[in-house]
Amino acid sequence: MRAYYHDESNEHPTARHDSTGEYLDLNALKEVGVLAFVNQSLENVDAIALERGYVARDEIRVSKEGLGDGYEAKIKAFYEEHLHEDEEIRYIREGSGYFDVRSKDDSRWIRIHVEKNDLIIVPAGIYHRFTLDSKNAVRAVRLFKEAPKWIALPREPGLETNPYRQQYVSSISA
Ligand SMILES: CSCCC(=O)C(=O)O
Ligand SMILES: [Fe+2]
Repeated sequence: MRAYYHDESNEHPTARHDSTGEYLDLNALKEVGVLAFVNQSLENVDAIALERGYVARDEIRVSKEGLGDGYEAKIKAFYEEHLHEDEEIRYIREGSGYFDVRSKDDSRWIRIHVEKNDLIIVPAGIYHRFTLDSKNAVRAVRLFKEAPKWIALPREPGLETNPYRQQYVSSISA
């Protein structure tokens, strides 16, 4: 893992952008709210997950093969500056990529190059973006503080109509 001030040059987003020569340590990342754990074993990540209450996980493959037709749109969306209302927890299993987070005074980007076995926790409410590096592929475990909402809800006995339809599926005519 390597963190440094993004040089804001016009090179392609997936270029390194590390010409400033200023590198940041893990404490500097902590100052902007980002927790970074370098080269962690899966057992260590499990222990961190237990301690921090991450109860669910899935995996994402950000590559042309992994995302197929959705690749361009996903890469574009990841690179749009955004924030989440929950922590963004990613454990890199293969490949590498760049997480850019805003500096404390919001004046510039801090680029964090993550590689295999690095764990990064971008807190809720922090503007960030992600892009691949020149290797164009990353496989990451995504960990969550609550189980994703796609848990199947069996029909409750005796329910004549679907009480969820109106609430969840506005596109279908009533
Ligand atoms: C390697 S995960 C890519 C970034 C991401 O998941 C996000 O910004 O939500
Ligand atoms: Fe994100």
